[in-house]
Amino acid sequence: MTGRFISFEGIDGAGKSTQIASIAAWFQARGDEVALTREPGGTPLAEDLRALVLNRPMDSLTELLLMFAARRDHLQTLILPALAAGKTVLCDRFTDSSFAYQGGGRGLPLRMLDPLADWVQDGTEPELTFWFDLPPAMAAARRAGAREADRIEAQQLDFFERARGGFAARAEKAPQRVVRIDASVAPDAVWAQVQAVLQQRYPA
Ligand SMILES: Nc1ncnc2c1ncn2[C@@H]1O[C@H](COP(=O)(O)OP(=O)(O)O)[C@@H](O)[C@H]1O
Ligand SMILES: Cc1cn([C@H]2C[C@H](O)[C@@H](COP(=O)(O)OP(=O)(O)O)O2)c(=O)[nH]c1=O
Repeated sequence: MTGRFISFEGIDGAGKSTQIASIAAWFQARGDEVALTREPGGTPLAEDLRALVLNRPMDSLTELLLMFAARRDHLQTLILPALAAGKTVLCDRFTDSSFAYQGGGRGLPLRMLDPLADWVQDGTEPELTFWFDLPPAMAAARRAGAREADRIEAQQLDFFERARGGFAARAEKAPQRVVRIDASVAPDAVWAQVQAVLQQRYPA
């Protein structure tokens, strides 16, 4: 039996973490066994890589390679076994974040990103991706009230503008997979949009 693989994307402060809890509860109420995980991270090795990549200074290509190294371990150790066991895997960020942040934000070319995604994923792709989209200034205001910035979150608005453009490009390339959610509205109004997509994609 093969489970479902669903990812959640958007710039920092979009409200992903806030919504994912409700989404996990929605699937659990249907009787699904849910594996809730995140990138970079999700396994002991990938969480170690996360701590390095979010805190240690490094060049953009090293950052990209560590993101994909963490992803490879996450896929092999957690995501693929969970899917094989029939679980619903909910992943807070996946490869679209590399295209948005290392591609859009840092400016690395698709000729570097595309082959890495091919090798590392080896055909495994989320069946559905929620893209929580909002203006970067609004996301920055939310973050300011919520937490201390890590190395990537400390980037300026123009970085997040480019990252947002990266997500938009990914959505345009895969319109069946990526669903854009207007994340600029209140949490219950975001949830209403998410729930409508879930009900339509996964009817009772
Ligand atoms: N729709 C919303 N409107 C206003 N504030 C929100 C909304 N969703 C989340 N927040 C707040 O914004 C901050 C960042 O939200 P979070 O869910 O951690 O974002 P992310 O996981 O996308 O970085 C938190 O303080 C959260 O309470
Ligand atoms: C998965 C991934 C994340 N990132 C970045 C986006 C975020 O700034 C950071 C960690 O993501 P996230 O877990 O969403 O941060 P937080 O828990 O603080 O909301 O890593 C990349 O730059 N590339 C990637 O491939």
